[in-house]
Amino acid sequence: MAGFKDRDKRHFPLTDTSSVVKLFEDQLKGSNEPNLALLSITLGCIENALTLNRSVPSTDDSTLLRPIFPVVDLDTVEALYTKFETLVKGSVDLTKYPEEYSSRDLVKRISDVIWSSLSRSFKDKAHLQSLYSFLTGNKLDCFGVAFGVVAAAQLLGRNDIHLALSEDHAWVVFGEDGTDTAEVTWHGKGNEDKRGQSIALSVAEKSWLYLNGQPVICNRLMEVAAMVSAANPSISMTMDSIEMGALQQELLWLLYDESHLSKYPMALGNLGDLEEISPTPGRPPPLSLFQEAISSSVKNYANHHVYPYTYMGGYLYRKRRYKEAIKCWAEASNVIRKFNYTREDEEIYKEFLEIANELIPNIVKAVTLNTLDHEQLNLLYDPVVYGDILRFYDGICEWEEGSSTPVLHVGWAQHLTFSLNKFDPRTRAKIDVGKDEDEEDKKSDDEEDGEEVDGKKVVDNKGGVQDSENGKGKAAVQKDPLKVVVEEMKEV
Ligand SMILES: FC(F)(F)Cc1cc2c(N3CCN(c4nnc(C(F)(F)F)s4)CC3)ncnc2s1
Repeated sequence: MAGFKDRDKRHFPLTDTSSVVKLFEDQLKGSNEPNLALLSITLGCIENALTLNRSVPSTDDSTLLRPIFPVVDLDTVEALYTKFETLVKGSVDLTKYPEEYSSRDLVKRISDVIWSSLSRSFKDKAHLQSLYSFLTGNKLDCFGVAFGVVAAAQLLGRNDIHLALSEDHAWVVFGEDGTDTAEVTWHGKGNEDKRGQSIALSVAEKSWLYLNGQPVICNRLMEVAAMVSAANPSISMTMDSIEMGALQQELLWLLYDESHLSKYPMALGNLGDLEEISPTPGRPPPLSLFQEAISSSVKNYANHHVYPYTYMGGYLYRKRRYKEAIKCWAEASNVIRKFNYTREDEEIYKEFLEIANELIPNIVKAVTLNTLDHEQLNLLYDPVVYGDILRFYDGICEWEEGSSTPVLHVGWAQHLTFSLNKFDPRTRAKIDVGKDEDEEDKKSDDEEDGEEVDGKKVVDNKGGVQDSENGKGKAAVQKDPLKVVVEEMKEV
C-alpha cells in the first residue's frame, strides 16, 4: 500500500537534481512499490518551476549567475498529496467494490472522479501531464488523465489497475489476469470519448492507434518510466530548460539501469534524443538506444511499433547519413503496412507525410546540389536506396489497402515522381521489387493479387478493380493510383 511515509519525507526539501534522483531511486528500489502520486506531484512541481514559472526572467543575464533549480518543500508536496488523497478516497466508496479484482464500474468511477475535476480549457498545451498540473490547475492532457486514474487506483489499493500505452493513446488494463481493458480518457480533437468501453472493438479495426493488440502494458515501475518520459523540458518553441532535460535524462538512465525501459521503446527513443542533445560520458550513444528500441519492439511487440524506426531515421537524417535514414523509413513503412488506416491515426499519417513530402525530397535535392561530395551524390546511383524508397511507398500503399479511409492523394504522387525521377534510369532498372518469401504479409498469400512473372511480382497495373468487400466487411479502398504510377514509370 502506497502512502506518504516518513522515509519518503526525509528526502525533502529537494534542492538539486541529485536529491530528486535519490528520491526516485529510493522509491524504485525500496521495499514497497513506488508512490505514483508523490513522484508525479514532485516532478510536475519541478517542471513547472523550470519551464512555466521560471523564478528569474529568461532574458537578463542574471540567469547565468544564479542557479534556478527550485527548492521543493515537503509541505508543498504534502499539501497537494493530501488534496489528491482526500479527493480520491472521498469520492470512491470502496465498500461498493468488495471484490478482490477491480470491476469495470470501479474503473469508470475512478475515471469520472478525475474527469469531473477537469476545467474545460483547451488540453493540448504542454506541461499538462502531471498530478501537479491536475491539483494546481485542474488541467490534464490525454496521457495525464490516464496516468491520474492509475495513480488514484494505487491510492485505493487497486494493484490490478495498470497503464496501457500505444504510440498515441493511453488506457488501462485490470482484472484477475490483467486482460480486461477500459478507455479512461479522450483521444485527439473532435472525437467523442469512449470512457468505460473496452478497447477490443477498436483493436479489431487493426488501427495503428491501438497497435493492433501490441500496446505497452505497464507495471508500477514502468508507470514511473511513463511519468518521467512524459516530462517536458520545453520552455518555448525554441528553448528547453537545461536543468529539466538533465533531470529527465538522469531519471531515465536510473530506470534504464533497473531494466524498466527494456519493454518501453518510446522511452528508449526519448533517452536517445536527450543523449543526442547532451551526451552522458560512458553511456551508449543515441544510435544504440534507438537500436534497443527497435529490438524491444521486435522481441516484445511483434515489430508493430513505428516510432523506433522514425526515432532512428530522424537522427540519421540530422547527421546527414541519408542512405541509412531511408533504410529506417522503409522499415517504418514495413510496420505500418500491417495496419488499416482509420481516421484516428492522423499522428502517424503526419509522420509519413513529412518523410515522403519533405525529408526524402530534401535529401534528393541536397545530394543533387552538393555534387562535390561523391559519397552523397552516388546515393542517386544506388539501387539499394532506390529500392528502399519503393519499399517505403509500397508499405504506405498496403497500409491504405483495405482501409476505410484513403491515405494517398495526388500531392504524394507529385513528390514521389520528383524523388524517383532524380535517380539515374540505369539504377532504376537494376532493382527487384519482389517481396521476400519469409515476409509475413498483411494478407495471406491466396488473397495476394497479381501473378508471378520470372520471380517478379507483377502487380495488376490496370489499377485492377478489387472486389469492394475485402473480407473484413468494410468497403475497401481500390488499389491505389500510386502503384499504377510506379509500375508505369518502371516501364519508362
Ligand atoms: F500516452 C500517450 F497517449 F501520450 C501516448 C504516448 C506517447 C508517448 C511518448 N511520446 C510520443 C512519441 N514521441 C516521439 N518523439 N519523436 C518521435 C519520432 F518521430 F522521432 F519517432 S516519436 C515523444 C514521446 N513517449 C513516452 N511514452 C508515451 S505514451
